[in-house]
Amino acid sequence: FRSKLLQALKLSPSFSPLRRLPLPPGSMGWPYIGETFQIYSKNPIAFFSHKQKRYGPVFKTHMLGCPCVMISSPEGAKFVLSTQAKLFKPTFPASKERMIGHQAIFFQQGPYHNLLRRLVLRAFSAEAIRHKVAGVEATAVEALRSWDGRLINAYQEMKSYAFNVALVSIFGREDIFCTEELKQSYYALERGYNSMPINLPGTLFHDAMRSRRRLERMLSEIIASRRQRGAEATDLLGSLMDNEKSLSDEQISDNIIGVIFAARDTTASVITWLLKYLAEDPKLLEAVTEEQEEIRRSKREGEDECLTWDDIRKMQLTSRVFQETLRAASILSFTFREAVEDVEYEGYRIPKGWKVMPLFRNIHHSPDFFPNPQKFDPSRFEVTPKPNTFMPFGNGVHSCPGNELAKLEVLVLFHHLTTKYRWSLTESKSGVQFSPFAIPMNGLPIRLSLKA
Ligand code: HEM
Repeated sequence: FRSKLLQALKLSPSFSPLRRLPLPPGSMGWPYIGETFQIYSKNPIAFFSHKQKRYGPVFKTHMLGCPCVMISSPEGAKFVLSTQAKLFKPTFPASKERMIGHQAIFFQQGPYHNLLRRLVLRAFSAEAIRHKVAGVEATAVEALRSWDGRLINAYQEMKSYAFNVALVSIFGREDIFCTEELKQSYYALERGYNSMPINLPGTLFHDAMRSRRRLERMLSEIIASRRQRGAEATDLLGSLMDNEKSLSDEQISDNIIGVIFAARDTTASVITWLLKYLAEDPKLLEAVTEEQEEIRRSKREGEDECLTWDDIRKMQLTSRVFQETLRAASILSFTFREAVEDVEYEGYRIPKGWKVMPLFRNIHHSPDFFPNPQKFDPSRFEVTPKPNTFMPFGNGVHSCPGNELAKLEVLVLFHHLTTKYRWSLTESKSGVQFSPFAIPMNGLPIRLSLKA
């Protein structure tokens, strides 16, 4: 009908009634390279704030070969990620999609995405996660024991902890007969995530793709063994296997690799920031320790010593410290979408094919929503933030299904950490590094040991 109408009006199929609208303000930089250099050579945070001050909450730029519109208002983020999500599809570099697997949840829209989301949420909802407390606690206790008395790179060690928690929540505690091999293959795959996509022997990308095939073979064996025993939806693997649509091994593998990818660096960077913020604020650390000591004192010797879901829910102050860390560090400064057609927003045209980036960090650091935003102040979360102003886990159809697990693994770790261990920062140098998530400089080397 549209093409007939266009013919009748003698308009070209590329005609869009929105053409009359102006593009958002902003500058596109140099031909092709755009402003990529300014964004990546400087601190991207400074770049976004500078642009927002100059042009307001909607502005255009050009980076990595793509024209982009950046949006730094809560309403704009909601428009793109939630209310008009169908007009904006998720978009990733093709090489990343190849490494994670084309059928993983991140890259989907429509019915297949809905199915995956239901299955992933079934495994990671609060209702499912409450049964994972013991598994996460055993992983945390083991990790802390291995760091005792050592100088560690906090970020690297927290990546290892987050990986082990991800395995517990994906496979339960029995299926992982090849943990070490799985780990080595995943780590090799990860080394290629941000490499140049050149698939020639000797390149990081080539090694990563080879490791991915190895990983896929291991996952197929695990799936086959689970199939023999009968899959139950008590963990992610069970949930992906036990559903009316019978996902293929490839679909299951892509989503397992995808979940590890989503779970690992994110949680590790947040824990690393938390270690830093608490070490820099002895009074706050004391208050958190007291909250955790009280939970410990309330337990009887022996069986009751393990943490329960009720204990987790009592960790109110520690939860607020976690929330404030998510806000202050804003480890995901922004996310990417792509306009699937010309879209009108606030009187501007966002052309089809342009990238659209909601800027989480700018919203989290706006004094309009978080007074004195540079101050680390968990008490601000005693009051619920205004709608769409606090989005560390995104918003809408692609928002993070792993938020409950992330919170659980942080709270459990800090329970044991504050009640039994002490840690100190060993570098005076402060600053932020992008890896690609924001992390403290040099991954935050710390010394950790049992309390006397
Ligand atoms: C503190 C740690 C974490 C943070 C800050 C975080 C943040 C986010 C954000 C902002 C998104 C949305 C991205 C977008 O809209 O483009 C997202 C998506 C996602 N996250 Fe997380 N995440 C964390 C931990 C986890 C964990 C532990 C898991 C796994 C259990 C997980 C699994 C996922 C998945 C599968 C998606 C994609 C959902 C979809 O496309 O429908 N995340 N995460």
